[in-house]
Amino acid sequence: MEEKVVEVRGLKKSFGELDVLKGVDLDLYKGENVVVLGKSGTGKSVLIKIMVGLLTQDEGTMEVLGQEVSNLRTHELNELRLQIGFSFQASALYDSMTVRENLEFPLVRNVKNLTKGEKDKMVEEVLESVGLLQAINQMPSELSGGQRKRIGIARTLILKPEIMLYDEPTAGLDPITCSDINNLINQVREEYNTSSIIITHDLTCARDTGDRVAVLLDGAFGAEGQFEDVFKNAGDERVKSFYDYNFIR
Ligand SMILES: Nc1ncnc2c1ncn2[C@@H]1O[C@H](COP(=O)(O)OP(=O)(O)OP(=O)(O)O)[C@@H](O)[C@H]1O
Repeated sequence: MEEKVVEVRGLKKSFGELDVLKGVDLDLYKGENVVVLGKSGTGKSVLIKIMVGLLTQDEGTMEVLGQEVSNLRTHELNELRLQIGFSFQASALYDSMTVRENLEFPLVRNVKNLTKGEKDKMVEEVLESVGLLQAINQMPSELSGGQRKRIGIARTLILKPEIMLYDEPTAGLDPITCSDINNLINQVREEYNTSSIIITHDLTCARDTGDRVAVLLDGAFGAEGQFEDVFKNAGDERVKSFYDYNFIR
């Protein structure tokens, strides 16, 4: 039996009159990449925020690593968040710090009693994983958008999370760099045995990284499965148009 790391059932969330999530079900298994697609404003970020306890659902359950997130006390939530690496859309590096200092930052905040040697080793290892060891002493402003994205992913990975959440990992990048990032997402899964949720509008990214894709339509997942099955045999016009209006590389 495969181990489930996330189980979402009947999740509902409204803001006043606006019903955003109307009964979302989702499973994520150990070592799996699931891509969440959906038009702007369909509630992808709201779903992720409930997953990390930044918002609370109105109804339904959100179990992450066997725990109902909405029941957790603050210190339990903080523990859980250490298991979840959140790679933001803007890679959110500190511009005034070198790459090394950016990567040390989560270690200093979250791991006690590390020696300088241990810190150096962890920073170097993770930079090696994302192929940017040579950038260790550079400032973020000296790096390309794709390189900054890699460093952002490295900074998330340094705490060795169980689950990775990628928010639009390829947004604003050229097609070749997108392809590099897609490869990196797959490589991270192999190397770190992470389970990932990848939020994207980029269908090439969805095809190349997703074991499964799930399309959020009108507050619930309207189509779910392997990329080819979801899009090539789409019965739902909304899913079909999502494909037709995207340029697939
Ligand atoms: N804290 C909040 N208070 C009120 N409304 C909110 C809040 N958070 C999100 N919403 C609303 O919920 C809806 C879904 O927002 P969300 O950010 O999840 O969309 P999204 O699918 O992630 O969009 P995008 O692809 O553009 O990032 C939007 O209409 C948004 O205005």
